[in-house]
Amino acid sequence: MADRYHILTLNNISAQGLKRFPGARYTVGPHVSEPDAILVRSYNMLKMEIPPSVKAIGRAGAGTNNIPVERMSERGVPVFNTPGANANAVKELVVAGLLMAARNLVPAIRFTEGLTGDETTIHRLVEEGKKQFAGFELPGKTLGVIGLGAIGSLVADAGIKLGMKVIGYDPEITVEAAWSLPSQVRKAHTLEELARAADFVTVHVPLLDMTRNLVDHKLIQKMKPGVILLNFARDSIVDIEAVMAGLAERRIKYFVTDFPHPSLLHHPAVIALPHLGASTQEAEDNCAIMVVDQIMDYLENGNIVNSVNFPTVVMARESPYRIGVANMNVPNMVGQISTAMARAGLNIHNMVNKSRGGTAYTLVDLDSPPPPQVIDEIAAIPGVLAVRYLPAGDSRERAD
Ligand SMILES: NC(=O)C1=CN([C@@H]2O[C@H](COP(=O)(O)OP(=O)(O)OC[C@H]3O[C@@H](n4cnc5c(N)ncnc54)[C@H](O)[C@@H]3O)[C@@H](O)[C@H]2O)C=CC1
Ligand SMILES: O=C(O)CCC(=O)C(=O)O
Repeated sequence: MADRYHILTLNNISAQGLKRFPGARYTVGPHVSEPDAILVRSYNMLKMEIPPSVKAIGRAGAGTNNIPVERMSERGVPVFNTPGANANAVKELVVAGLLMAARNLVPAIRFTEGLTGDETTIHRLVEEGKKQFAGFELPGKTLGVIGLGAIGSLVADAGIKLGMKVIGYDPEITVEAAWSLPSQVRKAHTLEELARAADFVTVHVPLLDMTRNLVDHKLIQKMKPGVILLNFARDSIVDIEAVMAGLAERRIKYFVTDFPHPSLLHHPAVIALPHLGASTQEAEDNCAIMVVDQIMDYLENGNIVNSVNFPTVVMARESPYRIGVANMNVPNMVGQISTAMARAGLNIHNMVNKSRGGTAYTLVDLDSPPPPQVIDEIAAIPGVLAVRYLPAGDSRERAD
């Protein structure tokens, strides 16, 4: 139970989100000590000492590869993200990437910026020079989309609307994403099938052990000569050495990336952006609003929505006396938790228990306030990772 919640921000989080924390109950900022929760965007938390006071981490965005998710699971701390909240922003930048590459816009702009002379001279240089930047149009070209989640499915849809053929690969596509895909999107059964078919290959998978170097030398060698490769997902998903080799032999015409790498920074066929995918006012507001609401609901009610390491657990309040327990997903946890409550004479009003992988989460509403020793008893059960008493706003007393 907290009288006042403390929220540490590790990056700039949109004020549209932060202002949702009621000032009377929340202290929020970059210098907060003993935080109950941390809000983050791309700040690298992997080597950070995370204070024991932390009960939740909220990523205002999609990727959680900058957060020690496994370490947090072991501590019973859910990590939240905001699926889809910045997907449109990334999709628009991918469309810009397709056009920048197809129309040679970056070298063309560099050329124009280098011109000097009077109006007549510039006119002549423009008309003489433009032929070197002649490009091609998108309709009829094939766009290969690797990963058809929130972003990939919007990119696929945009490709179809631009008149492109679209081939997509995602062996774990969700039913929701599959429904949102235009029927014209062709399913690739393997990455190689997609690589062989596509004039553009764009990557939209999370960075996981399994996706590290997903686009490697072998896959690039299967791509069409002159392919345009786009990476708006994460740097390590695409093997940079392999890209350099692909650029050197001109198999890759352009590499468009949101993750600049020192060895490719000034390469004429690399269009590098400073991780701009989600940098729109709209996306920043959407992500912040979503993550703040999720964190508040978890801190105050124990509900879990959009966690990457915990099951979704939402229970409407029917009693003001609630306990939330994070535990290892092993047999007889619910039995031991409810026995501890019964021993203290507590009647369970409502209860939900769900698991995800090695982690489980239990919410229990009681008919009367729990004595503090029950919380301690539950915390001492082997396999219990974290326990919180979550009384409703005006019921913060415990039975002693
Ligand atoms: N450049 C930027 O600013 C941004 C980058 N991102 C990156 O984009 C990634 C994707 O974002 P969302 O689409 O929102 O996530 P999402 O979770 O909605 O979609 C990811 C999709 O990738 C699929 N997938 C996973 N492993 C795969 C594999 N080996 N092969 C093919 N598909 C695979 C999943 O099944 C899922 O459908 C994020 O994890 C993040 O790293 C996200 C937002 C902004
Ligand atoms: O917050 C940002 O600007 C980065 C967004 C991002 O990469 C993500 O949501 O995965």
